[in-house]
Amino acid sequence: MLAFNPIPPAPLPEQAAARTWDIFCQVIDNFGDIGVCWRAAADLASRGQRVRLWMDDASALAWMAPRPHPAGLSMHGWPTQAQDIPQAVGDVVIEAFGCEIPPPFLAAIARRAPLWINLEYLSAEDYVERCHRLPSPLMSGPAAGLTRWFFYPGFTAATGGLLREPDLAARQATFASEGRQAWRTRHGIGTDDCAISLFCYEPPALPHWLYQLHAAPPAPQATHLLVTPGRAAAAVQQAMAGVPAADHGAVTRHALQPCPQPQFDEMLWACDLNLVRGEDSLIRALWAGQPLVWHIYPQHDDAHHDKLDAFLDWLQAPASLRAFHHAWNGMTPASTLPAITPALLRQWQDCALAARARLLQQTPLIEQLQAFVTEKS
Ligand SMILES: Cc1cn([C@H]2C[C@H](O)[C@@H](COP(=O)(O)OP(=O)(O)O[C@H]3O[C@@H](C)[C@H](O)[C@@H](O)[C@H]3O)O2)c(=O)[nH]c1=O
Repeated sequence: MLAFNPIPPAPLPEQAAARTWDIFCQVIDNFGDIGVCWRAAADLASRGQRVRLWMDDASALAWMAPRPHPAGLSMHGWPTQAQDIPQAVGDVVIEAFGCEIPPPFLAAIARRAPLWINLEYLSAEDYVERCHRLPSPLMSGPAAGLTRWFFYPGFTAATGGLLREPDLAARQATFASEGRQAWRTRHGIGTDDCAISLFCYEPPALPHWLYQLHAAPPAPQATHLLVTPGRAAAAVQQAMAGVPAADHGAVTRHALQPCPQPQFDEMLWACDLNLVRGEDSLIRALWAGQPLVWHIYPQHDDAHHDKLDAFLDWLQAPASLRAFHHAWNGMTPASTLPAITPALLRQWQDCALAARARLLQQTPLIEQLQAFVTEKS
């Protein structure tokens, strides 16, 4: 199938001053809030920082967080009571995705006046460059008089960049040379087979796509669909009703178990096409350098349509990849989905590799955060 191109190893960044970081995470739904916060916290800890992760729902970390947890990272419940507040608030406070820090902690923040950062959602839209690093003075409430800074992850040099751990390139290179083939063999996937991972919500075009995939599988050899647990698995189960029983054997379906983030990453590195969703798995699919399709988190006012198009523009997606995204995300009829073929996947991989090469020019998010803290402290 397609050649796997690992990211070249990057030099480790210089160790920055050790600070204490309080990161706040409220889980709205799904796994992205906690997934991004955990990766950020673990990345900081691996760079010698002390991190306290405050969460209103840590349940997903039972399967998502690798063991042992990194030294320097501690996990805490949502601090709503005075006795929950640590003696000293950290040097840096990060509220993820505009979450609301409970009043007793706000009062402690007001006394300590740490550097206070609101880490925002990822988008390729223009406003990100405009709003990145803007101050927002607080006019009322327990922390009135303090300033909160907006920090936007993003795809261009004028944004905060993306999460990319210092050891990611080395892990990927090792997996490419020693682990990928074994991973596929373990899952019954041959070298020339086509392996497609599926992590999605309920894509409107899923029934049509499954019908199409089973009617005309892309590989000269076998095709495998690796379905993640939860919403993707439920959606597939329902949509398979539309696939004629005689075609069911054309694609081998694998029901994956929930796994820790590093193993999730390896799954993306092992596949020939990754259908991902949300925020964190999109970034991981970009680092994987394999063809990818994004099921964007749907918003009621369809604001995600512009967000998707901004991403496709940045990606310099070829027409077939744009058409697939638009149908996959319900912006055009399912019947406009291009059929997946080996030639199409080669084209999409060229696009993915070029995008990854551009991203590798960026300074990673955590390094940018550390530089920002040094600058403002
Ligand atoms: C299936 C699976 C996922 N994961 C992890 C990878 C990611 O860190 C996380 C999934 O997060 P995402 O890819 O962002 O998709 P998501 O849909 O779960 O999260 C979304 O939540 C919404 C509330 C936000 O508004 C969205 O922007 C997005 O973050 O789960 C594993 O570690 N192992 C697994 O087996």
